[in-house]
Amino acid sequence: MVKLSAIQQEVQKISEAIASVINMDVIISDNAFNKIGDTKRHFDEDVKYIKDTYVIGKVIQTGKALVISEKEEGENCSVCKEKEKCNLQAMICIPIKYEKKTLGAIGIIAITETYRKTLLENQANLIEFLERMADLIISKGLEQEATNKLQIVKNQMVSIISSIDEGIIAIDESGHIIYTNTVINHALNIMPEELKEKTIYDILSQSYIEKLINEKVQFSDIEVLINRNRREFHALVSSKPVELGGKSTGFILIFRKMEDIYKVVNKISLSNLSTTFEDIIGTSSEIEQTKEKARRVANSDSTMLILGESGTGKELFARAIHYSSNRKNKPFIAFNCAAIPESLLESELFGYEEGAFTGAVKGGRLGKFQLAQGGTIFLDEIGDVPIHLQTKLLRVLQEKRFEKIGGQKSIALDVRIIAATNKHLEGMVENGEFREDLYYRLSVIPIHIPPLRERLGDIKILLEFFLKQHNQKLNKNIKGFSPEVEAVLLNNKWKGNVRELENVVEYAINMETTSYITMNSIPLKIKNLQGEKFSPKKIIPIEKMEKELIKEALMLYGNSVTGKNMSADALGIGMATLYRKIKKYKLE
Ligand SMILES: Nc1ncnc2c1ncn2[C@@H]1O[C@H](COP(=O)(O)OP(=O)(O)OP(=O)(O)O)[C@@H](O)[C@H]1O
Repeated sequence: MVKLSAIQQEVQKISEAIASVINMDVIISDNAFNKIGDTKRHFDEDVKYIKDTYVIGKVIQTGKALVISEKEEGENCSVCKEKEKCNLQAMICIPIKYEKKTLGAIGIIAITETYRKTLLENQANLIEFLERMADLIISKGLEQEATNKLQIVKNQMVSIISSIDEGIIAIDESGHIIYTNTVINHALNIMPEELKEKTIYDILSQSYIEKLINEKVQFSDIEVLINRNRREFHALVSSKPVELGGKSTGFILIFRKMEDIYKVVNKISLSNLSTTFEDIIGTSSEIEQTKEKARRVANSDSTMLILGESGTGKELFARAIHYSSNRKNKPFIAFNCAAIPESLLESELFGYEEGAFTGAVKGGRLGKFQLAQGGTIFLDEIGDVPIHLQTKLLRVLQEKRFEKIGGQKSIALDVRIIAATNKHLEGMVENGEFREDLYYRLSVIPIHIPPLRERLGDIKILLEFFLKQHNQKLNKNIKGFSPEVEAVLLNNKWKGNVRELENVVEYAINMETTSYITMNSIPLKIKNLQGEKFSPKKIIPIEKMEKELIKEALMLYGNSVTGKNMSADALGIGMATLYRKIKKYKLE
């Protein structure tokens, strides 16, 4: 709502301007009876507050204009107690209105007979003039109201911008800094007043800033490392245009702190795949010893080399080591050196600056080493790293620093390295395919994961584990493996180790239509390996044999009453005996 008291100074000036034009006295009041303009000649003493008995007070109350032509006889003055002190001879007073509301009143007063005459003779013109003045006062009030609102919005914006975690620099279209928030002031160790006299080129002089200002080319998530006043600010910067009526009036630069980005990476990698040694299934002494060794060295920062055939659980071990170490709240980044074309390996590992090579993404890119800062990097298939990159890797391991491709600055590396391979690295060293010095650097702590064929005792427990896991995943309720299947799976030569075994169980659960995994749902590849040859030659106890035969019959004919009847027939026993044995062997 427009408040005239907020523009008292302007109103006073207007009252003086009116008085000098018409050479009469002027008084202006707001609707709370506060005098906001007065030329002070009409009264013997200074009027502080407008009373409702005054002419102007009445106009405010009624919202209607009044013309007093004679003080003595006029009905409006005869009751006034202050009549004696008042020099008024005649008066024109009109309300100041906005949207049908009276916001105040404005009056002109003649204090001599001559002026009285002039006032009355020019009544119509003077009323019109006063109405124009009232409009002027209203427009001043509206202006002030808009300015107040703008100031409030500005204050709110500043409070919001100062409370966010991102650094903000606002620049005009030629690059002059017009605003910086507290994050930036703190990160650059500088007072806001100092920055306001500078241009953005004093902070960032890269080509993307020039392009932004000269060609209005936006950018996003460019990595910057700013060193100022003994402080280092590492962030990703993006630009946003500020437009007015479709025209650019400047830009906002938003800086996201690198440490916050690492935190996000960390959160994502942590929430998804946190692994403990308990997640490594197996009770054989071989796996138990390996787990024990890994547990002991988990907290060390030394480089580790995990050796083992494909699918033995090398990555699982690396994860369990990381999540048992004191780096567990920092990122675990797994990287398969064989899964990326040789030409991209280096940039994937170390990242690159914008324009480092043809095809480089605008703004450059973070490498895996940088994403793993503070945590662990798992370099799988390390044997597939080409020789030239082995040299760079060795230097990084020795110096604990690295540069991005095309980058000038060297970045300190705080990452634990766990490498893994299923290749015979020593043989590769002998053949000159793998650098000997790198091999020794990597294998400070070697860990060998035994293949499944060396720990046959773990197969059964792994089968049960994967059955439960994939039952849950696929929303199935398969109760177990038929004896024939179990024998085939226990005797299989698992070339692909645990991964292959897991895949077979997952496949079988998908295919199986009864409540036990039967030979029908075992992949052909496994069946063919065993084929006709399979016949359990082992002597087993009669009771076990009986249990298995009943189990198989029930699987074949089903658990319904008819199924049980058929099973009893096929087994050559009566129904009562079958029920007794089902209960005895807990087959339901
Ligand atoms: N002991 C284990 N207990 C439970 N799951 C296991 C075990 N070993 C391996 N796995 C599972 O087998 C699969 C393969 O494991 P992982 O990827 O760790 O093997 P890897 O040796 O790193 O394989 P590659 O050499 O192909 O990289 C994963 O799904 C993993 O969870």
